[in-house]
Amino acid sequence: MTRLAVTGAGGRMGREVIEAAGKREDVDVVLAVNRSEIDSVAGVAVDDAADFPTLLTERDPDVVVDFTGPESSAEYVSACAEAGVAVVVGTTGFDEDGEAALDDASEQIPLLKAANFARGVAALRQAVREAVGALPGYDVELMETHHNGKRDAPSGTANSILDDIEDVRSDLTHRTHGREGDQPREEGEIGVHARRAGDITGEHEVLVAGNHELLSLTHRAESRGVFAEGALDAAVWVADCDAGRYDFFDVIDANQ
Ligand SMILES: NC(=O)C1=CN([C@@H]2O[C@H](COP(=O)(O)OP(=O)(O)OC[C@H]3O[C@@H](n4cnc5c(N)ncnc54)[C@H](OP(=O)(O)O)[C@@H]3O)[C@@H](O)[C@H]2O)C=CC1
Ligand SMILES: O=C(O)C1=N[C@H](C(=O)O)C[C@H](O)C1
Repeated sequence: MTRLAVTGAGGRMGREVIEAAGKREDVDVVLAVNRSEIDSVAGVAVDDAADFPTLLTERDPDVVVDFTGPESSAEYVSACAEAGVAVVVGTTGFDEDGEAALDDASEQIPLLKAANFARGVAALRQAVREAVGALPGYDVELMETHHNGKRDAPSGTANSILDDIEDVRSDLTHRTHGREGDQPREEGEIGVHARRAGDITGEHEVLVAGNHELLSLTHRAESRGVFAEGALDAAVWVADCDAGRYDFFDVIDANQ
């Protein structure tokens, strides 16, 4: 049984993780914290986030699951490093300094970060690599669509896919975020489009077009449950790892 702590317990993902954990036999939520005061989520008592470092020592979880914001996530990760507790980071929107802080922490604890815990997105990323590699010279555009409460744009998943595309296609050198006015497509650009509306869970589409044809690869998350289950699989897996930095592909590889 993996003993879990959940940060951002009152957030969209924090709630989903606690609810999903309650239905599994392999995890037990021993600590949940939130910045704003809330009593409980799915029967799990929620403590004040300000007490997190002390509660980490008292409740002794094996692993922390964090879906919050980049600043708070960096603080939670630093407390985990101090206490020697593994962490799964699902939070997106880190800047370079934030990423460097995660790298530093991973020298002391196992740290697994992924912008998307859906297995379908892992498959999409592999398919995109193959498609853009097989179609040299074709134009590539990415579009992502999320709920109206999402803060960061483009999404963390979109940025990972863009990194994959640039890795395979060295001729694609810059990202153009939206277009307006007299702005024809340039050599070497990847168009990037972010839409925010309603309560859409998350969609990512990559278009590859040229030579009188168009290939479209799309992933659509139908519920946040898919992210929660993937994050819990990651938590169970990383709890037994040595200090270091891991991603969701490591979990998928280990389960194959
Ligand atoms: N990797 C993946 O598969 C997925 C990643 N995400 C990412 O997870 C993150 C959270 O998303 P979501 O759950 O929708 O967001 P919400 O806004 O619904 O929840 C955010 C949570 O973080 C807490 N929080 C925010 N800022 C702070 C802070 N400075 N200090 C302490 N707590 C803070 C909030 O507490 P309070 O309510 O008190 O402000 C809240 O509990 C985002 O970065 C999102 O992109 C989302 C889905 C899937
Ligand atoms: O904020 C969200 O909701 C999501 N965020 C992640 C991201 O930024 O890629 C993953 C998913 O698309 C949902």
